[in-house]
Amino acid sequence: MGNLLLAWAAKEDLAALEDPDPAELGPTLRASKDLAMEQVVLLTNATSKADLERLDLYATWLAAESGAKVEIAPVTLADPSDHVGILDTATDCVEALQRKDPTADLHFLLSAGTPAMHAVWLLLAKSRFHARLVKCSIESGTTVVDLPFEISTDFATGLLERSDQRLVRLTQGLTPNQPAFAQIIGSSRPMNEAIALATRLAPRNVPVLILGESGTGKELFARAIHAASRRAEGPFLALNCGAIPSELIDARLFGHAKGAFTGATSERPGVFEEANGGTLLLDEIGELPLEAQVRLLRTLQEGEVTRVGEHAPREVDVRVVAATHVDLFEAVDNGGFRRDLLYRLAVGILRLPALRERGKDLHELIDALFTEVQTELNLEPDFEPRTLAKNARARLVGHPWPGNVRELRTTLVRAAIYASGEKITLRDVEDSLLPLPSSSTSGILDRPFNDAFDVKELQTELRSHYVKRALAETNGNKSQAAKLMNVKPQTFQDW
Ligand SMILES: Nc1ncnc2c1ncn2[C@@H]1O[C@H](COP(=O)(O)OP(=O)(O)OP(=O)(O)O)[C@@H](O)[C@H]1O
Repeated sequence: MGNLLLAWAAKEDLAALEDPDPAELGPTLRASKDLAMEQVVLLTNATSKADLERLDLYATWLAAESGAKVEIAPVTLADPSDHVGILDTATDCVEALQRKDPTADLHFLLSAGTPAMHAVWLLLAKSRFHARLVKCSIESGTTVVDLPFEISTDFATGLLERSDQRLVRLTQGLTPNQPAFAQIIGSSRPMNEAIALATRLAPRNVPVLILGESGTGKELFARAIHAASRRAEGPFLALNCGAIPSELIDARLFGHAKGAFTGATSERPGVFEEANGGTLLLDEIGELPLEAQVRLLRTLQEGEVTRVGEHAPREVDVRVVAATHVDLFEAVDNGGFRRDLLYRLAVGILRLPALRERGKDLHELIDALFTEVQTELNLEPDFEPRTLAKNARARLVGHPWPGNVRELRTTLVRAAIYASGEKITLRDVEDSLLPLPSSSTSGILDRPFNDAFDVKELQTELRSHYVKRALAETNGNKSQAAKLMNVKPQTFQDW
């Protein structure tokens, strides 16, 4: 509930309490007032009675001046410059607070404590927790620090590469360009990152959560991860959790005994048993009912399943890859998905980019899928292979593809079938394109004039769409992207 500030108790804070100048607030009180904190947690490694008494006095003053609820969190920290010790204590403290109040808006104060403490706040806010970083000084007041990067996507690949010697050993013997990933088309920066991360995750026997819009290749990646793992010889099974009636979910996952329910005329193993020794893709995991989530968690923890209608558990050895197009982290906040299950599944997290974020990949995909589709259709009687007219290709390149690669592929199949001449024409392509959903960016010209209409927001949406496209097209090079958009580099940077 509400804004929560975590701060290391600083000398400057205690000094402010004793300063006769009423304008001298110290960083914690200043930030608490400016950002209307409802709760402040002061971390301290003070041990002496005198220090703790002073801190108590400070906490009472802070609460009175800011209106926030103030709590002192004593921690054991042998050395305030030891990053590892600080990381462990700060993580424990934030986790404990989150357990008490999962909806709190976390803020970490950068202006109090040692440089090692600042570094740890930064690391935590950019990786493990969703938190804002706050800085304050007498000169510039309180500011929320905006750092436009994500450790998981921008650095994780590099970090894994450097630090994981064990992984290097495991991947030895596997060629650097994993054949398992060869059929995944795309060399844009986001795609290269996804493939690099998947290649590194594949040999580890850990669950992987694949996030991405429909048709972005989640199943394709799951199969490649399986093929590049030590389980490649074992089975690969995919189960769409959203396509099974809720009363049959348990039986499908864990199997059932004969007569366990109406219609169970014989005993049957579930997908966990069928995938034993291999990999199980649980697609649309967000659709799994809460009760089934509890049983899935138990299976993952204990490595055994109990068939419906039986009592004795059976051991299973299955690597689970889960996939979803919904924001599971938001689903957790809304109570639709269990947090403990999410943490269990999301050991490796793979985010697949939407096609519109993949820049030049679209050209590669059109060429490769066009050839693939023609080869497949060529097996049918009376099919004549065709070429793609230039303006038809340009039309495909200009489309926003809300259904991603799957939609592109099926559009190419339709166009190849509709075409009657030697070439697939612009008209054939237009006839093959599905109508765009009204919420997509291209519907930007047709928004109704209602309470939600906000022309400024539309401008921002449009701009951000082109900024993303320009960055994807230039592999993240901002000055080239600025040139593409015909704006000054500084303007582009500001956007
Ligand atoms: N990068 C890619 N290279 C080649 N083909 C791709 C790529 N991405 C997706 N495809 C193809 O697009 C189609 C859809 O892919 P896939 O089924 O893996 O998507 P998905 O994300 O699992 O979709 P959904 O969420 O709807 O289940 C498949 O035919 C797949 O082979």
